[in-house]
Amino acid sequence: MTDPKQKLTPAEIDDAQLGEWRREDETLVAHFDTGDFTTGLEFVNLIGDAAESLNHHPVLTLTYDRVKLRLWSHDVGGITIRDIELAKVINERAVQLGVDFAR
Ligand SMILES: C[C@H](O)[C@H](O)[C@H]1CNC2=NC(N)=NC(=O)C2=N1
Repeated sequence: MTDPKQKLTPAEIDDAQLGEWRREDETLVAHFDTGDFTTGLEFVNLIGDAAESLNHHPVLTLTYDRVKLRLWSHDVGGITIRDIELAKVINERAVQLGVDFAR
């Protein structure tokens, strides 16, 4: 079991196969094209539910056609398995809504 307080290496993060999430400094960033504000709001609410159940929260920006997300483990100042797990759930919710990564 991976230590939830252990920062992951770039290779470990890349091996997680998160799609178009990218490392930016010590955070994970992804932009999703929601197409419209209502879908974005629905997506944000699904993400919020996941964050609350995992007790691990993203920084997110909701605009009329995009949801932009930044994940990191605040307590260790970097990317841990907790961020990978949340990113995977976010990807699942995106599929559920038919939302894709922004090009
Ligand atoms: C007290 C509470 O469990 C902590 O503050 C949680 C809340 N959500 C969190 N979210 C993130 N991204 N990192 C944290 O370290 C974190 N800690």
